[in-house]
Amino acid sequence: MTTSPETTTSAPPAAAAVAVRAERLSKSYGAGDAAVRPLRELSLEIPRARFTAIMGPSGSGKSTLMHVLAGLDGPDAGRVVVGDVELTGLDEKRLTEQRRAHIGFIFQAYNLVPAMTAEENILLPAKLGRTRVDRQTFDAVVDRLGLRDRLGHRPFELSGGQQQRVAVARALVTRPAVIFADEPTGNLDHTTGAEVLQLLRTAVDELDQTVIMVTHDPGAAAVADRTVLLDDGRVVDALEGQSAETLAAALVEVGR
Ligand SMILES: Nc1ncnc2c1ncn2[C@@H]1O[C@H](COP(=O)(O)OP(=O)(O)OP(=O)(O)O)[C@@H](O)[C@H]1O
Repeated sequence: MTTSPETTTSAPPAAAAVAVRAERLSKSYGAGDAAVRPLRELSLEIPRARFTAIMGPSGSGKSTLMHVLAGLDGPDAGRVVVGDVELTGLDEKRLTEQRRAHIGFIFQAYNLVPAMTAEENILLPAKLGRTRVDRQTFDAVVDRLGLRDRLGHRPFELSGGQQQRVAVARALVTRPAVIFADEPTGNLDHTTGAEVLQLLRTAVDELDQTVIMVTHDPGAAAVADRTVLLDDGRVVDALEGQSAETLAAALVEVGR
């Protein structure tokens, strides 16, 4: 009996199981000898409702990848699909709508509005996207992040770590389908860093959100379900649910 090719090849994951799909992404800066290529035909699938960490040596393209996946920067070539919408090719207006409706960001430059209080900053994306923030969610996030007594302060009155926590709260309160976090614990003490990771974990486990987090810390990556390793603009490995020690060892290997 002959079998059709469809039954002999393994089926790709169902579209609904993939939150973000990157296909052959390329990006370069500069030209000639000075050209840098942070993304080199990089392809990646981020599963839905799971916590994915991205690690790799400095300069391997992690932040560039996050910006491109989140639709904040365009690739030179390749496609990005978030949910069932291809971001690459959308005009700026539709891209902004997609980001507001489905994506949350926690980036290294916190991008807080200086003239607004912490509370106003946290609620800004919801206001812009005309989405309602559930009071219970707001209270839970603010209390978990220890921001209750800082809500009336402006960013310049907050420490770096407090500003980072405001940025984390801002990304969480609208419950976006996909959260991109670039070093979300980078500026935080161990206890607050652990709270942030726990909030991201809860977002995945209890609210079915998808989290994609860049980190240099194997301990933080160990909280994720899966860690993707980048080197020189490419995916070189993906590890499922590993310990901090295993991830640290894998990272050393990549850096060799
Ligand atoms: N706007 C830019 N203009 C020129 N070069 C850039 C720009 N953004 C990034 N690069 C270069 O692209 C490469 C990848 O940078 P990227 O920030 O994505 O790496 P990374 O893995 O996040 O690094 P790190 O871990 O140090 O934050 C680096 O060599 C960087 O200098």
